[in-house]
Amino acid sequence: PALPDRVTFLPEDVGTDDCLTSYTYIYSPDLLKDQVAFITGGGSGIGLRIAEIFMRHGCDTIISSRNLDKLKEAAKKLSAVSGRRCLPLCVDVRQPDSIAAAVDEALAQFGRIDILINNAAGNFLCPASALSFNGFKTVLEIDTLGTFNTSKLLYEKWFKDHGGNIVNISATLQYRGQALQVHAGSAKAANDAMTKHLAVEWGPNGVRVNAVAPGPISGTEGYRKLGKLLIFVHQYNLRFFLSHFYQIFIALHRVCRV
Ligand SMILES: CC/C=C\C/C=C\C/C=C\C/C=C\C/C=C\C/C=C\C=C\C(=O)SCCNC(=O)CCNC(=O)[C@H](O)C(C)(C)COP(=O)(O)OP(=O)(O)OC[C@H]1O[C@@H](n2cnc3c(N)ncnc32)[C@H](O)[C@@H]1OP(=O)(O)O
Ligand SMILES: NC(=O)C1=CN([C@@H]2O[C@H](COP(=O)(O)OP(=O)(O)OC[C@H]3O[C@@H](n4cnc5c(N)ncnc54)[C@H](OP(=O)(O)O)[C@@H]3O)[C@@H](O)[C@H]2O)C=CC1
Repeated sequence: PALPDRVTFLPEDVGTDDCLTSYTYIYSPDLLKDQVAFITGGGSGIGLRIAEIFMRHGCDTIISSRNLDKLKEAAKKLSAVSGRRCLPLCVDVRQPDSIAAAVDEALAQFGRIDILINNAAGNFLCPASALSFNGFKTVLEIDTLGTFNTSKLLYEKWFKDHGGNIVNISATLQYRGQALQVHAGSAKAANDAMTKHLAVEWGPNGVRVNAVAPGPISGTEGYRKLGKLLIFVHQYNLRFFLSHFYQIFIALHRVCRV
């Protein structure tokens, strides 16, 4: 059957880190004209797509993560499709000094930052019983401490005196307790709480703090496939099979990692 009109307005589903081949504007193309967004993990997956859509609406961006070569390539593509500036900067969100240097550089080049997207994260599938102490800690450090570090530095260096918007990219794993995800779910639950605390404390300074939770079929290729499989399993009520799958996965995890 023909799709309803509103569905045909959705952007095409590009499953790679390429830019969209076409774009239909739902909002005014000038919605973010001359604003500046600092996007952690903006060189791939969801962060890259956020950068692209923002830039197509007139925003300049700073994309930051650990792999500078990947960021430079992404920045070139993003500027080519949008005609806006994109500054790639090397940051490890676990290292406050690297964030501080990037924020200083961004302010020197753009003179302002209006939006922070806390998107950088680390994840892998692992049963709690097989997860090392350092594995759990690493994901908490990237997702939760990384979100706090970046928010605090941007607040101190710009938002406190000028206001701004912080958007934390969350998840849905933590709502019901997804298997193999105790590390990522715990981190995102903490981030959801952090979002509310910071919104209350920084609201009076004109800083809006929100969280959005992508469904499990967005982002990088591997997770998209996994998410589709998961939806299929739930749609056809194959939960019996799923519980056995987890047991098989836990056994397999002893010999190889995912
Ligand atoms: C029929 C069957 C049907 C259905 C489906 C079946 C199953 C579905 C089950 C669950 C599905 C659940 C979810 C999927 C749906 C949606 C996804 C939701 C959220 C998605 C979030 C994301 O996508 S976040 C972004 C993901 N991207 C990245 O992670 C990129 C960046 N990643 C990294 O840099 C690394 O992976 C890192 C996170 C490990 C960090 O790197 P680094 O700092 O270099 O750390 P290391 O030194 O490498 O490692 C630190 C410790 O962590 C341990 N570790 C690392 N990898 C693994 C692994 N794969 N498994 C276990 N442990 C791991 C490592 O050993 C270190 O610990 P030590 O103790 O050894 O020191
Ligand atoms: N994919 C999905 O289905 C879902 C994703 N999410 C969330 O969406 C967000 C984006 O995920 P997705 O696009 O899928 O994954 P990606 O792996 O594509 O993006 C994660 C990004 O974070 C960067 N990053 C990782 N560690 C660090 C670090 N220590 N410091 C700075 N940057 C870092 C990576 O770049 P580099 O390696 O260069 O550092 C990468 O660009 C995450 O917050 C994730 O939890 C939520 C629900 C579902």
